[in-house]
Amino acid sequence: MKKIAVLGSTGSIGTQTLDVISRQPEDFQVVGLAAGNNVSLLLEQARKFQPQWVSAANEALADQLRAELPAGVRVVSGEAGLTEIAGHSGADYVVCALVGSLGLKSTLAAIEAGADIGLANKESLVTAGHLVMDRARRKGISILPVDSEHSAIFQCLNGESGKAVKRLMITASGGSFRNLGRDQLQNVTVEDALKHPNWSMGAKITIDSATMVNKGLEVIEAHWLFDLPYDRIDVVLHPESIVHSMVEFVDTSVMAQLGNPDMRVPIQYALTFPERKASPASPLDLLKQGTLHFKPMDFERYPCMRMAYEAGRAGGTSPTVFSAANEIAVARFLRGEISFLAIEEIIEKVLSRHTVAASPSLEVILETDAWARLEASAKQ
Ligand SMILES: NC(=O)C1=CN([C@@H]2O[C@H](COP(=O)(O)OP(=O)(O)OC[C@H]3O[C@@H](n4cnc5c(N)ncnc54)[C@H](OP(=O)(O)O)[C@@H]3O)[C@@H](O)[C@H]2O)C=CC1
Ligand SMILES: CC(=O)[C@@H](O)[C@H](O)COP(=O)(O)O
Ligand SMILES: [Mn+2]
Repeated sequence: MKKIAVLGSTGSIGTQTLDVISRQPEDFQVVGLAAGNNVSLLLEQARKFQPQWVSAANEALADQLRAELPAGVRVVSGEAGLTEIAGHSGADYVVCALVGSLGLKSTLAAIEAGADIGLANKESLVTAGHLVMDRARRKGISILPVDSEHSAIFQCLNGESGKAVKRLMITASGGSFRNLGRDQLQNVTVEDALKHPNWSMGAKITIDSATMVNKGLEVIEAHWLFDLPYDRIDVVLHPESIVHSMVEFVDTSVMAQLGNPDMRVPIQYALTFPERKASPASPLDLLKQGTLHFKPMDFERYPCMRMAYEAGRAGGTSPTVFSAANEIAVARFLRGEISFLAIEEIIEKVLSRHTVAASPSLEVILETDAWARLEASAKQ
């Protein structure tokens, strides 16, 4: 039985993780749940799964939980609460489903504690991939991809080494505005941006999908997870989100992983690997599906894709700036403070003001993250 902690349990990935777990009670014991502000859902989850550790965004919310939960439950809060649950709840497997670079310290704490990780929180790999992968390697723990594209690549690779791989092809839906040209993006609304064509996800990643920042983050995530240079990681537009990604091998064979868009499949595979179990997802019927489409990435239409490759290739603190500036810009867009197109303008401006530091320590990454957030918060 795996002892599991879920960080970000009230979010899109967190709730689907608990759904997967609840269907296999004999295989999993939930020992920790961590969330932010949604204490009513967190309380419901805590009553159902009875973890020994629970964390909320702040002490006031933690007090609400303490009043409702049995005295034996350790209720903690804030960033320290997240790292405590990751590192001290006794979990041997931690699902990192927090959103943003907030997830970094708890990912590192889980590694330090020797827990395997189901990683959804791509921003922690983007901002500090060298530290995360190096520490995971030294501790001998596994980082299992939850992100659908990386799960697909992981499944296609099936243990084959980098030498056998010619390139990865990460698929991209094109996001909520894929049928609009750049000249039609001027006045698009938050409401429309949140309508992803194929997936139901948290707000931040849905906006990232519309700007193509999500795919940029995923290219950098793939670079770290699969140890491949950027010129062997391509992105292909695929509007149906049925092929979740592909690997081309040196002998010209191409392996692809297909399925209806349902995150419970990659989440479950990360939890049960190397076993496969039956899933509640609806089976893919390719005969009904009929046709699948593929187009080359359009770097003019999606400038964030270009910026992501540039940031990834520049390395060092550059991906930290790309990701942190984007987080602030997306939050501002969601609050109605800036336009959709201002997101990419802010990222570009903050990147242009940054002097890249090579091989940054954790302290330098955190300082750079704070700097980029401040810069991205400045009035347009
Ligand atoms: N959703 C999806 O299908 C996919 C998501 N991902 C990645 O997974 C990660 C999670 O995404 P998603 O589930 O969509 O995000 P959501 O916004 O749906 O969920 C985020 C979770 O993080 C918690 N959280 C936010 N801020 C804090 C905080 N300050 N302290 C503690 N907890 C906090 C939220 O808690 P609360 O709500 O209680 O405030 C919530 O549980 C992201 O990195 C995303 O890119 C990757 C592939 C697919
Ligand atoms: C489900 C998932 O993994 C998301 O990252 C998804 O891929 C977003 O879709 P696009 O970024 O391709 O629009
Ligand atoms: Mn993805």
